[in-house]
Amino acid sequence: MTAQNKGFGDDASTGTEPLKMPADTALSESAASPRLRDSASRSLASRPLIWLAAAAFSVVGALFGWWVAERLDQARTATLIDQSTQRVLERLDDIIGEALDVFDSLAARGHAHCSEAQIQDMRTLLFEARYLRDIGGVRGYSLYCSTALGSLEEPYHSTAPPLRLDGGIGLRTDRTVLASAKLRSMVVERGDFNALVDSRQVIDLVTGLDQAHIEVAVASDSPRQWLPFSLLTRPDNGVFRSRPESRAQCSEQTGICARIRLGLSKPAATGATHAVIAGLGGALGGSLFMIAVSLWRQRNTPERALRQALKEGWIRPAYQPIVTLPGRKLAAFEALARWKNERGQTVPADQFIPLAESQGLIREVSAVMIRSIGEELGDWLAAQPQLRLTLNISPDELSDPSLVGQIERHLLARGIQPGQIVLEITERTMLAGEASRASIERLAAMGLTLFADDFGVGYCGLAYLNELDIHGIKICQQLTAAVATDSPKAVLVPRVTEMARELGLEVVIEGVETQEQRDALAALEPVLVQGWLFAREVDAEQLKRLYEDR
Ligand SMILES: Nc1nc2c(ncn2[C@@H]2O[C@@H]3COP(=O)(O)O[C@H]4[C@@H](O)[C@H](n5cnc6c(=O)[nH]c(N)nc65)O[C@@H]4COP(=O)(O)O[C@H]3[C@H]2O)c(=O)[nH]1
Repeated sequence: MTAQNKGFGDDASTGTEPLKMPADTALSESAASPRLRDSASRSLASRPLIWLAAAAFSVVGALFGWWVAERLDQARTATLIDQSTQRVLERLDDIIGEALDVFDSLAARGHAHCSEAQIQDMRTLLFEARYLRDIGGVRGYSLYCSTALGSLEEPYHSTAPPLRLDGGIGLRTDRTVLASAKLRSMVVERGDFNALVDSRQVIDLVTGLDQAHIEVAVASDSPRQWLPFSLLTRPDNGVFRSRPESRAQCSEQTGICARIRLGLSKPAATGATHAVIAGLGGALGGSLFMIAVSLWRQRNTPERALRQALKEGWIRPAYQPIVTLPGRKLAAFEALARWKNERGQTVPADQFIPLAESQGLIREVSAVMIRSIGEELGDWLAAQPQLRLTLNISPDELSDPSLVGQIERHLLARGIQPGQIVLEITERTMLAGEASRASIERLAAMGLTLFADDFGVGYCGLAYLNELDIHGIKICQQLTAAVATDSPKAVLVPRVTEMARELGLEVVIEGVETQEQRDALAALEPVLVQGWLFAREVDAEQLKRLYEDR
């Protein structure tokens, strides 16, 4: 048998090595043990990263906002173009219709072309007209008379009209006329007559659109030749922003088509609207991200992680041997809660037990511990009546009636003797008043063994403990750490041990880590010790093997 599998084989006097657990099976805290918060929210990004991500989301939100603003603007513009084009087309129909009616009336009256009588008829009809500004008499492409100019001495010669509709109707757009150099006019011609219309009658129908340019064409032409309806608003560089070809509308009545195109530059208001919506999008993106982070963080609070660990069975008992000196024989073992997270890392008890206590989850931890211990060691321990099992009891649990029920159901019912079960209660709990005193008495009356845990950290004297139904003390690691040092506290462990014995209290010395400490404790033998010098915590199967190989 090797020094190792001799288990707790003797001490320095025999030169045996301390018990060492294989690295892959030892359950002790390792250097890689994660902090509890790491375990709870392991991938929680650092703050600068979060801010960076929030900024990225803001940028994405702003771009999205800009895109939405652009879409909204395009949709609004398309609607305005459609409505304006419709109005323009209806007005052109009305104008052409009115001009043709006037031409028909003049022809029907039968006066000589450009005679005084005809010019008078023209003036009367003009007065009654809604859209027409001037009516003239033409022959070919030459003007001979008009309501504004009267009878011309010399005819005014022109060229063929650029738009030819069915029925011999000619259309000219953006004409400067003899009657006024300022006015841009549209001219409707047929047969011996023409009529002038102020372009504003049509242009003014386009509302809500900046830099709108109306163009007209003949529906039956292929390809259509689009003529600007008014040069007044044409963009300087002739470049257009909108592609309205598909938005052209044509009249069945006159066979004329109209479309509206927009200049390249957008009004400043559009840019401002875009900036506001993009800003809102950015703020929304950033806020949504931060809300998501905060929700995610809430989901990953240590408390939530602990609840999940309890539910998933990630909290399990580990067992640290308590051995005799001399001899290093297994006399007892302390059950210590261990939380092995999804990544197989072990979260030590001193990190999550205080959390469980503060969150009211400690009873659930104990329930899990006692049930698991019963399942994996209950029958075995019942067959080893000389071995003791030590359980940690938190202040809240002392008066908890379910604790007794669980001990009975999972441990005593399997045949473990009550005296084999040691409940470690902290000094602080013992001092908590009458209620704890009564609970201690009740547990002692059941035959359970009660120890004051971490004796020496604090508060009460041995004499006080002796008044309670306490069977022993576990001397805390802080006192043990002073053993075999120059510290004045070095004498405390021997003194406390002797005094406890005088009062009939058992003693376990916890936290023995060095050979020097072990040597110094030789004077107190026989004594029970616990510490990494002898063994770290192991799982149930390893514990059984250690006991059987002793
Ligand atoms: N430095 C050093 N440490 C040593 C040495 N030998 C043992 N230890 C550690 O000392 C602690 C002994 O448990 P404790 O004093 O009852 O202190 C326990 C106990 O108060 C509490 N605890 C552990 N398990 C449970 C449990 O199931 N229920 C309750 N209520 N409390 C528990 O958490 C405390 C810390 O437990 P652990 O982190 O497991 O830490 C354990 C153990 O790993 C050593 O030589 N050197």
